[in-house]
Amino acid sequence: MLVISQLSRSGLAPASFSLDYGECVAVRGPSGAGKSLLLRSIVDLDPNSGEVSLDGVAREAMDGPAWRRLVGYLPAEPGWWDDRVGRHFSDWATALPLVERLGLPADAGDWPLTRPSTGERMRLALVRALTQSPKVLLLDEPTAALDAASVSVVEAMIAERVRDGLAVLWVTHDAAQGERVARRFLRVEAGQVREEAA
Ligand SMILES: Nc1ncnc2c1ncn2[C@@H]1O[C@H](COP(=O)(O)OP(=O)(O)OP(=O)(O)O)[C@@H](O)[C@H]1O
Repeated sequence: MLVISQLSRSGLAPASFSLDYGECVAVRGPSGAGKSLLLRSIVDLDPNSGEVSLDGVAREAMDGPAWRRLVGYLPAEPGWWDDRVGRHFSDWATALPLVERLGLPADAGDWPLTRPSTGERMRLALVRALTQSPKVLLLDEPTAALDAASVSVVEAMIAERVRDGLAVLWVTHDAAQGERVARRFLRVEAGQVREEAA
């Protein structure tokens, strides 16, 4: 279980909630409310205060890379650092079934990074996040740039992982998507995070 206690940073009031394994919680709220700040604070990308623990182990007990292997994060604009798509994956062969299920060709690993479209980058970044086998996955509008067919595949893929025990926080502006993917909801408004009824 991921437990967050009084987590805060500039732009985010102290937030406390927990997330169980096998649970997907939708995070909703207006643009600029602090949803991305919340996710970034959980993965410890910016200075923040408060307590975050996984299975009773404090985040501070491990180094940043170890924490981010357990708590994966798919930003709204994923970062890339090499000139070929495949070099961003520790093992392209492991990624391939997910890549193909998401409608990308097997040779996408050889693509220069200048080639993938916004939606293709998002799907590739999702595969990268999933193949790292996190225990918790934080998704920031993962389907914003995708067509309806790809949205369905992503939702199905995440639902399978959740059934297998993955814990997910899913930021979405799409009310219908929130209802499809989650039973529990967090609302972020002006930096305040609270539980919200469905
Ligand atoms: N590093 C920063 N320092 C100060 N303020 C920031 C920083 N990063 C973002 N902000 C501000 O904090 C507020 C919340 O930003 P955030 O990106 O979390 O919004 P959001 O809820 O994810 O919005 P959207 O739905 O548009 O993605 C915004 O007003 C933003 O300008």
